[in-house]
Amino acid sequence: MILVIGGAGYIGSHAVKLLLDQGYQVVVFDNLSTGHQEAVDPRAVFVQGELGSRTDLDHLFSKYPIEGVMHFAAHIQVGESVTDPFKYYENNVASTLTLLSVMLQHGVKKLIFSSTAAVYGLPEEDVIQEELPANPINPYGRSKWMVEQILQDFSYAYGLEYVALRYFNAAGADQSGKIGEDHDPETHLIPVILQHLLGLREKITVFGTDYPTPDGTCIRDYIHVVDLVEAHIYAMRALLDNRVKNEAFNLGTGHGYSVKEVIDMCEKVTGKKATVEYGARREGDPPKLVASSEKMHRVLGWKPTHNLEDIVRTAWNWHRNHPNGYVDKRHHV
Ligand SMILES: O=c1ccn([C@@H]2O[C@H](COP(=O)(O)OP(=O)(O)O[C@H]3O[C@H](CO)[C@H](O)[C@H](O)[C@H]3O)[C@@H](O)[C@H]2O)c(=O)[nH]1
Repeated sequence: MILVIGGAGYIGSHAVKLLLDQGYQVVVFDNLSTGHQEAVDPRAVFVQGELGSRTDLDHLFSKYPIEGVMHFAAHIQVGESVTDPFKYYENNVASTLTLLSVMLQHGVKKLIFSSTAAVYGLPEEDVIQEELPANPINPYGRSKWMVEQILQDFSYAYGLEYVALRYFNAAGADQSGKIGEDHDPETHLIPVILQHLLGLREKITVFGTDYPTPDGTCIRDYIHVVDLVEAHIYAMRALLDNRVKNEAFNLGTGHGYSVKEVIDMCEKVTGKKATVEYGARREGDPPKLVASSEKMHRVLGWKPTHNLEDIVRTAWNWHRNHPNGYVDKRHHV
C-alpha cells in the first residue's frame, strides 16, 4: 500500500488517481488545511490527521501495511514564506522530521519527496541540471533544500531510501475534468489567466516586461500535472524494486515559455481575448527557469508526453466546469 501525504491537494490528488488507475492500493493522509476532501478519489482510504502529530502518524503506520510514502504536503507560497517563515519551517521541515522518525520506527524506508526548482535560487544557466549547487533565496526554497539535506543524512545514518523530485511549474488537470487546481488565494499564472477569461477576474497583470528574455517577460518550464505524477510512480516503482535510491531529479519538459506566450496559448485554446496589464516585476522571480529532465529520462526512463496546449486545454476543462473550485457543485459547461 502507498501512503500519499497531502493527497487531497492539487498534485497529490492527481497522484492518488493515477496510482489507483495503475492498480496500487492507496491511503491518503491530509489535514484538509488547503486540500479538498472532494479531490480524493473514493477508491482510496482517506485519513484526516496532522503531519506534525506523532500520535496520528503512529496510528496510521500501525493500521495500514505501508510500503512506500509520497510526501506532497507543504506550504508553497514564496511571498508568504518571507513574511511568515515560522509557518514554513514548522510545517515543511519540522513536520517532515516527525514523519521520517515515525516511518523509520515502523520500518518503512521508501520515500518520494516533493522538492522544487526554488532550491536553485536565481540560476543563470539556460537549462538547469541537478548538479547545479543549491542556493535557495527564500524560506520556502530553503525549507525544501533543508529537507533534501536531512534526507541525505538519514539515508547514510538510518538507511532511508528516497527520491527527491524538483518540480518546475506544475499545471493542467486530469482529463476527466473531475480534479484540478484550486488554491486559495490562487497565484499561479495559468489558473489566474483562465479565471480572468471566465470573467472571475477583471484583468491579468504581467509581472515585469524588462527581463533579459526575447519578449521581456519571465520564462518558465510548465509541466503537465499528469506527467509529473507519472514520474512519481516511475520513481516509486524503482525504489520498491531497489533500482534507485537517494537521488534528486528535476521534473520539467526542457522547454520554456514566456508569460506572454502562455497568455497567447490561453487565448488560442479558449477563443477569448484577455485584458492584460503590464506591471512591475514580482520580487524574487528569476528571469528563466527551464529544467533539464535528461537525468530522469536516463535513470528512470520517464519522459513527459504533454505540451503547453494540452496543459491549457485540460486546465480550461477543469476551470470552466468548476469556476469556483471544489466548493462549486453547479458544474457549468
Ligand atoms: O498573475 C500573474 C502570475 C504569475 N506571473 C508570472 O508567471 C510566471 C509563473 O508564475 P507562477 O506564480 O505561476 O509560478 P512560479 O514560477 O513563480 O512558482 C513556481 O515556483 C515557486 C518556487 O519558485 C513555487 O514552487 C510555486 O508553487 C511554483 O508554481 C512568473 O514569471 C510570474 O512572474 C504573472 O506575470 N502574473
